[in-house]
Parts: sequence; structure tokens; C-alpha cells
Amino acid sequence: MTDAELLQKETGVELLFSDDELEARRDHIVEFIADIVDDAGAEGAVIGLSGGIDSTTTAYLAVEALGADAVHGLLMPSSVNPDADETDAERVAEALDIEYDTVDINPIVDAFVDAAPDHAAEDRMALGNVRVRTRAVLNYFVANAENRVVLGTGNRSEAATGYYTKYGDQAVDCNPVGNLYKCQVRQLARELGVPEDLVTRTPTAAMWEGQTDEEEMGLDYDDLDAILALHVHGPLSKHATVETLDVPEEAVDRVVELHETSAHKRSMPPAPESL
Ligand SMILES: Nc1ncnc2c1ncn2[C@@H]1O[C@H](COP(=O)(O)OP(=O)(O)OC[C@H]2O[C@@H]([n+]3cccc(C(=O)O)c3)[C@H](O)[C@@H]2O)[C@@H](O)[C@H]1O
Ligand SMILES: Nc1ncnc2c1ncn2[C@@H]1O[C@H](COP(=O)(O)OP(=O)(O)OP(=O)(O)O)[C@@H](O)[C@H]1O
Ligand SMILES: [Mg+2]
Repeated sequence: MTDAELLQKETGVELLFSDDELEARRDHIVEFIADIVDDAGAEGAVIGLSGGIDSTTTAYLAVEALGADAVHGLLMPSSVNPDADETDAERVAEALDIEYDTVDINPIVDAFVDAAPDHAAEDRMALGNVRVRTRAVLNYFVANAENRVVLGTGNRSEAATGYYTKYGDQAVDCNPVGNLYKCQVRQLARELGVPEDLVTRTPTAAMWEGQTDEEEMGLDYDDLDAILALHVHGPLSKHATVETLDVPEEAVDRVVELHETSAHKRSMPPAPESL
């Protein structure tokens, strides 16, 4: 029995899907993308391709929903991306036979650095967020000009922890894999025929050199997904989660902290209530 099967047997919480459920999820997402484009009266979709598994899976689903001709990929490397990112993204675009363009974002980011107060660019996170938000501006530039929608790639693990840039990679028209935990995105990717080296690629926001999601969050995705499914979104107490998963209490505390401190990212900007 796999860990996920054991978890389901012990807790009733389904982390990985059965074959039938996976098929149903795939069909549901494909229909969702087609409806979004249709309802918008749009002629297709724009998607940022990083070579990472979230954008790769979303691109595969988009091609299934809309056809290759209706999907436009944007590769937007910066100086902190390893060359392999661009190669992987190109592989995806070529395997799917979609139109794609490569836009070097360095001159744009440099213009922000030159224009802003000096100390802003010394903040690694602030500068990384500029890279992410620059891609959002480019996605919408192309979407506006071509009457397309912008496909987001955010998944349920990122949404629950706020692991994205506010008005950056979250500035999109829809998130087709937004109801899937990271492990479920990987499961669906395999089902869609995504090459295994892309499925298992180390997740990274590539906001600075050497960044990885798991190192920055201090959690690996298997633990994160299970803690979210059992505790944050699920029925188990903290104690039962620690016992069931055999994870340190601090890991559960960390996930809860990420969830609570990122609540502002999951709602519209508030205004004072009417007097
Ligand atoms: N309580 C509150 N109520 C209302 N607004 C609040 C707030 N707390 C902060 N804010 C605002 O939010 C800002 C901070 O949020 P934000 O600008 O997003 O920045 P922040 O959350 O500090 O950083 C983004 C995080 O997402 C990760 N990320 C980004 C992009 C892509 C990926 C990926 O996986 O690919 C991951 C990145 O590594 C980093 O950990 C603050 O400067 C402030 O403007
Ligand atoms: N170099 C890039 N070029 C184009 N789009 C990018 C680039 N880097 C990030 N993006 C966009 O930002 C999204 C968010 O990045 P994120 O890292 O969460 O997803 P991913 O790269 O697809 O998968 P992973 O999390 O496994 O690295 C990407 O899915 C992609 O749409
Ligand atoms: Mg990535």
C-alpha cells in the first residue's frame, strides 16, 4: 500500500485520486477552461511557460480544451533562471505544438531597478516579486492584444499557504489546477503524458538564484499537502495529524502559520464598512 492509500484508509482523506476520479477531474478541468474562454468571448489563452510542472500541466490541459492553435505560450526568462528552465519550457511548447515567444525580462527589471529608490533593489524578495509581476504585465499585454484570457497555474497548496506573489503570478483570469494539491498536479501530469523528468523537477519560483519552494517554506510538498488535506482543510486535530503523518508538531504549526498570515492574499482588497 502506498503512503497515500494508507492515509486514505486510516483517515478517509483522499490525497491521490483513483483512476476514475482522475479521469473525472481531467474532464472537469478541460471543460472549465473551454467555458472560461467561451464565456469571455475570447479567442484563446495566454500562458507563461516556466518548464515547471504547474505551467506544464496547465498547458497540456489547455491544449486539450482549446486546441493547440488557441494557446500562446510566453517564455520569460531572467538572469536568475538556469538555462535548463528555458530548454524545458521550449520542450513543452514544441511537444504541444503551440505558438510561443521568448521575452527576456532583464531589461524591464533593470528599468525598475534604475527608477526605484536604491534600497528597494537590495531586497532580494522585493526584486524577485518585480520579476514575477513583470511577467504578469506581459501576459496581459499579449492577452489584450490578441483577445485571449490569461491562464493561471496556481495550485491548491500554493493558494492555501499564500506561496505566490500578490498581483504577480496570481494576477490571472482563472486557475485550472487551483483545486489540486501539488501531489495531485503531478498525478494528473503523469496521466496527461508529461515527461517524467518534468513531473519530478524541483519546484522553484526562480525569484533568485538557487531558490526552491521546499527550502524556503521549510517543508516538503508531501508533508505540506498531507497537513493541508488532513488538518487545514480536513477534519483532524493538530495532535491527530502529527500522530497520523509522523511529522514534527512544528511542521503543522508552520503550515497553519503560512495559511493564517496569507489570508489577505485570498480575498479582495478590503474597504471600511459603510457607516
Ligand atoms: N495582513 C495584510 N493585509 C493586507 N495586505 C498585506 C498584509 N500583509 C502583507 N500585505 C501586503 O502583501 C505584500 C506581501 O505579499 P507579496 O508581495 O506577495 O510578497 P511576499 O508574500 O512577501 O513574497 C512572495 C512569496 O511567494 C513566493 N512565490 C512568489 C512567486 C512565485 C512563487 C512560485 O512558487 O512560483 C512563489 C515567494 O518565494 C515568497 O515566499 C506586502 O508588501 C503588503 O503589501
Ligand atoms: N521563466 C518564466 N517564463 C514564463 N513564465 C514563468 C516563468 N517563471 C514563472 N512563470 C509563470 O509563473 C508561474 C508560477 O510559477 P511556479 O513556480 O509556481 O509554477 P511552475 O514553475 O509552473 O511549477 P513549479 O512550482 O513546480 O516550479 C508559472 O507556472 C508560470 O506560468
Ligand atoms: Mg517554477
